[in-house]
Amino acid sequence: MRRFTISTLRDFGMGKSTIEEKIAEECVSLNKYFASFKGKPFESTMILNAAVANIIVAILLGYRMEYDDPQFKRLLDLTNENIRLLGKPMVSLTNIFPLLEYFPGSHKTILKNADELYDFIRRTFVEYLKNLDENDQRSFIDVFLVKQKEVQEEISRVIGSAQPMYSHRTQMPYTNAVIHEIQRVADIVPLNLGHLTTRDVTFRGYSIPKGTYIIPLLTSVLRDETQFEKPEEFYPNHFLDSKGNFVKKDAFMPFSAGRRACAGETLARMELFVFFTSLMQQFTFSSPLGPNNVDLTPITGITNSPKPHEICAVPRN
Ligand code: HEM
Repeated sequence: MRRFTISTLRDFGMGKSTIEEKIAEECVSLNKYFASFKGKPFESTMILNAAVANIIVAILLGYRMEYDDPQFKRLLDLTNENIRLLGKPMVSLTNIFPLLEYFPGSHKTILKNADELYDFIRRTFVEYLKNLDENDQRSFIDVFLVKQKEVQEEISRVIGSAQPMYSHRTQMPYTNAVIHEIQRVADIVPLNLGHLTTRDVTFRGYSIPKGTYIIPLLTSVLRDETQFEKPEEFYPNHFLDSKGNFVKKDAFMPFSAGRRACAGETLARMELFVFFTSLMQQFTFSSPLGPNNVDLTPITGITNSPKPHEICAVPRN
């Protein structure tokens, strides 16, 4: 499934200019939406979530959704609530002791929300199946359905009834360093995803048996004082040399590392660069509370996300 996902994302332009065009189109809508507030304070988190989600929506469904589309908002709310709840202790406990599933708690809400999300996905798939044209594979879902169809045909045959442009970044070392530093400080996936050792391992003198549940703390690397001069500060120079050239850091691993690292890294990097640079090109940002009163304490679930807040985006022209 991972291989299918990555190769199909590539077919739909991940890491190439085709997807960059989609990101740039989304930027135009995002800029227009920000401009519509005419410099007055507004809550930006959901809109930014929607813009990022729209890229994957465009890949999956072949079209984008409007930021105030009630169905889109509902899907984003459900996803955000689940991301927040996944970090609750009761959810971790239920993963360890499945019998707790029968007791009340956040895990029940997660399952209810997931049902609603899956229901939307199922309905959308059925709709796409009706209109599927194998010669015009517009979206990820179409490709998936064609693959699924091929698999089904094979089963029948064999078994029968028995189943602003990313390339600019090389010329913009500072912007690139700022974006890296934002990701380092934001520390979006602090605990990474859980992993399991597939064999006995000896690591720095510790023996870890096969089948041990591992939580590879990304926070510890992103805030490592041996790797970053001022780990607790926002300091873009972490990614610049004395001549102002961009420097890569091995400890910069917000997407994790190894064979199961984030499958969307290339896409996410492109989105971050194109959205960020484009917004900065169009607007000057400020907080209605003043620069010293901004609360940067995150809401911690399985991810760190910003608390609800308002910003002012004042058009530069
Ligand atoms: C700034 C944005 C993002 C960050 C910081 C991020 C971070 C991560 C991290 C830390 C993991 C866990 C890796 C591990 O288990 O070692 C992960 C997994 C994953 N991410 Fe992302 N991600 C981002 C955006 C995206 C996007 C846009 C997509 C979709 C295209 C995506 C798709 C995935 C998938 C499919 C996995 C599971 C990979 C696997 O288990 O094999 N991510 N991500």
